[in-house]
Amino acid sequence: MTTRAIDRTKTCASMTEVRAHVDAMDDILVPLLVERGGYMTQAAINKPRAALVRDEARIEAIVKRVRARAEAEGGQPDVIEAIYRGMMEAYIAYEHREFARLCAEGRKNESAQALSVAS
Ligand SMILES: O=C(O)C(=O)C[C@]1(C(=O)O)C=C[C@@H](O)C=C1
Repeated sequence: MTTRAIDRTKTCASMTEVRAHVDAMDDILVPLLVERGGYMTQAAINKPRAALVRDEARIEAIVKRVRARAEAEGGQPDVIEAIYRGMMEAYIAYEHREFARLCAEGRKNESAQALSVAS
């Protein structure tokens, strides 16, 4: 059986130790977030219209899924939900910028460009 994430947290005797562990976690998290961000570019490439960048049903499905995963890992579902909602807003804004960039570079078809201006 695999250990829960919460059970892998080390007991720390000082703030120096706490921060060393937090920095080590961030060194794992940031590359993953950058890689996840790359999929916003892929989404912008694959979505036909800018109006489809924000997908409420998908957002709610992700929130439901990550809350369950947080619970299983011994974490706080409300904290994970707040992180994910904030993170997805940032990614949605990025995906819009990527969609606009692709349009400006002539890499989206004309209907996508026209509708991206309207939305
Ligand atoms: O799944 C998509 O449609 C995406 O563009 C990705 C993503 C996400 O961050 O996971 C971003 C924007 C959408 O509102 C939903 C989800």
